[in-house]
Amino acid sequence: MQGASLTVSDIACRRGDRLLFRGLSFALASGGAVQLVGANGIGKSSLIRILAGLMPAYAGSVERSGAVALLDERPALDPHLPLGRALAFWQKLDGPEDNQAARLGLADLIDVPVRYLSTGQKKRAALARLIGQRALLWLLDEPLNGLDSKGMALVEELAAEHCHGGGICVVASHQPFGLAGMTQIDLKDFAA
Ligand SMILES: Nc1ncnc2c1ncn2[C@@H]1O[C@H](COP(=O)(O)OP(=O)(O)OP(=O)(O)O)[C@@H](O)[C@H]1O
Repeated sequence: MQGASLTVSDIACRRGDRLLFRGLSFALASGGAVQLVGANGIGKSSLIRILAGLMPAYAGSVERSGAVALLDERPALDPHLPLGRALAFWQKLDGPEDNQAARLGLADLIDVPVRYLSTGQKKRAALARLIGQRALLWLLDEPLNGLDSKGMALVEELAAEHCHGGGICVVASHQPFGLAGMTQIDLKDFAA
């Protein structure tokens, strides 16, 4: 993978009538990673949504090079379909690349309707979809939530592989996230 970049210039975020943060700038190149930290409600998920292009920044600009893949608490998998078919739906759009479902421990679950999956299993399924997207920019909102310790270690491993392959990771997490070279941004430093 070549050419991933994410440049955030002097952005502010407003939700409703509240300015959450302002004056935030950072830049990531291919292989770069940053962890967003800060108290509940400070604006981590809002920032992830701005970076994903799902909502505009109140001020400033975001420039991206490379496709974006977003992982949050809403897996875009049809709850009524068996997991295998729900993932296959996306593979038709994303391409036939290996989504690493077996590595994610999903091999025995392909006949189980998505709505019956446990919290951690749903997170693993969402990760399979994320990997299948082959996007350069990974935006991960609380990617460790709901996972057991092996699952958490696997997410860190996948993120390291992604960066090693030239991708970028932005991780919003309350939990420590082990990734070599990852910097941290505490949104309280930019609170409005
Ligand atoms: N659609 C909305 N309209 C108005 N306010 C909103 C909206 N969505 C979120 N907010 C508010 O924006 C603030 C930031 O929310 P956000 O989810 O970005 O925080 P967070 O740092 O990710 O929190 P947490 O650590 O709890 O996940 C909160 O006060 C929230 O109530």
